[in-house]
Amino acid sequence: MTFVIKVESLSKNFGRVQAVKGVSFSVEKGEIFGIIGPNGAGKTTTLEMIEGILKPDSGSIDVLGLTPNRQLQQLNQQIGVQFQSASIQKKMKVKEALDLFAAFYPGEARKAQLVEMLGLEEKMNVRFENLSGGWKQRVTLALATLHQPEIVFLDEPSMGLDPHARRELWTLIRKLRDQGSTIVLTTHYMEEAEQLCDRVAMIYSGELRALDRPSALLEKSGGQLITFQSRDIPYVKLRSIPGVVKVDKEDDTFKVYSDDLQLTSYHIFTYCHQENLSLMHFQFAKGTLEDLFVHYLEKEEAE
Ligand SMILES: Nc1ncnc2c1ncn2[C@@H]1O[C@H](COP(=O)(O)OP(=O)(O)OP(=O)(O)O)[C@@H](O)[C@H]1O
Repeated sequence: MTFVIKVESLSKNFGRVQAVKGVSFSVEKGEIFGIIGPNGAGKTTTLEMIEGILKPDSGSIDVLGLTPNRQLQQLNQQIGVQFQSASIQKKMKVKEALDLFAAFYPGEARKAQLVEMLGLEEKMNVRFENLSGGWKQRVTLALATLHQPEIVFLDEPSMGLDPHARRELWTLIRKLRDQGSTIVLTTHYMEEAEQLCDRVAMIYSGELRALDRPSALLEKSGGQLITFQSRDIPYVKLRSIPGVVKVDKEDDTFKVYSDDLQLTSYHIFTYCHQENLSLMHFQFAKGTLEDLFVHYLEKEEAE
């Protein structure tokens, strides 16, 4: 297994705020690696230290054999960082932005290839300010990858995009990966992490809480639940049933999270039978990363 990034015991404070606290992980060549967590978790700070923009207070970072904040120039030839849309001149046309960035690199062939892959041809003469959010993301993705970087860094790439544009962006990111780039992105959209990322590092309060494939995280964490509809069962009763970790209720629909599905099901059915209560559409369901995330956060608040 080849690692392109290795981060060890990374920490960063801003005054009294401990933004990142002793985080360690590695990124494998060719994967789409997600850094996930809620607002203020420390995702951007972690990413910017790896990109060499911020200097860590302690810990070490190795990106393609380089130390980012000390060898930034060499690093920048091998990595691509997606700019925020706001940092591109509003009046600049797509073609002009591509030409400007391409002038930094010997990348003419790559420009044509990217224009085709990202479907930019029809927008070449449109000014940046007149592009929709989805198109702006395509252009900034092209600008970040003109020089065929080994690693592409994307900070919240689908922020503000509608679901359709988000899915299109995922397809483009997968294409970039298939062409040989490693992708590191941050997101707070759990669906994005599940659908797009090969592995995720879950960060909050500046600490690494989980690191694995999204599916493995769900399996390990008992991210399984029972769903059913009932008008009769009291919410409080469900909370007290053996194995139950959490109960969500919306109208008549219950979601019961359990660390022992069989035991919990048995007790729910026994209770309904004894009390003569009705229960409909009972089924086992797979939890999402979102559920898992909420579960972690609630556990933390309770401690
Ligand atoms: N330049 C800074 N000066 C002071 N505090 C900062 C600075 N940058 C980040 N922080 C603080 O560090 C913590 C982590 O912020 P960071 O931006 O890394 O989180 P994030 O997970 O990327 O969240 P978001 O999605 O909201 O950007 C937050 O408490 C934030 O307020």
